[in-house]
Amino acid sequence: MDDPVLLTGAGGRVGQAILSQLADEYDWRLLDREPIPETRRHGVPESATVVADVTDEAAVANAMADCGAVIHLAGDPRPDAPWDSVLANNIDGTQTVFSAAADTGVEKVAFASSNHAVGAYETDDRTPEMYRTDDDYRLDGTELPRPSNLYGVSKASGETLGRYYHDHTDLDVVCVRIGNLTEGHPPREYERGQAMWLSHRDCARLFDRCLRADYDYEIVYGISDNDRKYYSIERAKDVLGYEPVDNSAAYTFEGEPKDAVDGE
Ligand SMILES: NC(=O)C1=CN([C@@H]2O[C@H](COP(=O)(O)OP(=O)(O)OC[C@H]3O[C@@H](n4cnc5c(N)ncnc54)[C@H](O)[C@@H]3O)[C@@H](O)[C@H]2O)C=CC1
Ligand SMILES: O=C1O[C@H](COP(=O)(O)O)[C@@H](O)[C@H](O)[C@H]1O
Repeated sequence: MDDPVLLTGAGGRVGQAILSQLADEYDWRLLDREPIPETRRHGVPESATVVADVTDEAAVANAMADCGAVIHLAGDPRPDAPWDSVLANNIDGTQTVFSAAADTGVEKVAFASSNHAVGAYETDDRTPEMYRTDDDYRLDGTELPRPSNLYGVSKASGETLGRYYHDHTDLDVVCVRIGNLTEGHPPREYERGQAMWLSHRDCARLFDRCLRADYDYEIVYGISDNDRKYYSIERAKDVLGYEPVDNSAAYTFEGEPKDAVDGE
């Protein structure tokens, strides 16, 4: 991707995982409703940042001018977020981003969806076994949404907005159902979180592929190559060329690297 890339929600956790490793790889434009301090811009100049809400149509369209791609992360990430917040920040904001991308000639949008778009597959009769290594239950991205909460509904809505804009405009769209991003180690003492762990470096590797690969409309899971898993990453590997390097099995249940524990 030679053209500039707009990263919305750049100041947040996922944005930082991406920027901290890919700052030098692209001509970034950063958008966030909060000013992004220099320490979180990773060398991207302040002149390439926009402080704006993603529901602001004019500001979003301006920020996207000349961009070839968008990574859309901005939104309310709380699984227990109330409806008024997800309606404005996640659904309205995502529609604004897709619409502006289609209008301004952006080629592709990578949309940050979530495990919570499909959280209700985790039924009482499947859990906790499905979180474990020896269970072969897999979601692969072809299943219908089954949201765990209203936040998950907003993410399923974003995926459908992406489908709509892909089918009716020239936009290519990949929806990444992100698992649980943590830095340095998988979520501690949390089976479900360890099954859907996305390390910082795999997060950057995956979104890098979202910018470089050719696709039409895709839904993929965004997790590391964990031994424990109930999300297939085959589609992300096949279509995007995703090559994860981390695995929560390399850590103890408490989150310590096993090689460090073994070496004691
Ligand atoms: N962190 C995780 O493990 C996961 C994150 N996601 C999704 O990834 C995206 C980013 O999540 P995080 O980085 O964890 O959240 P975060 O809260 O750390 O970052 C979100 C960023 O978006 C900005 N923002 C929020 N609403 C905005 C609006 N209306 N206009 C402009 N900027 C706005 C915030 O100021 C913040 O900098 C979210 O869409 C979230 O739903 C999905 C699954 C897992
Ligand atoms: O979508 C998201 O999912 C992760 C994992 O969910 P959790 O219910 O296991 O915490 C969450 O940490 C993140 O904030 C959210 O945006």
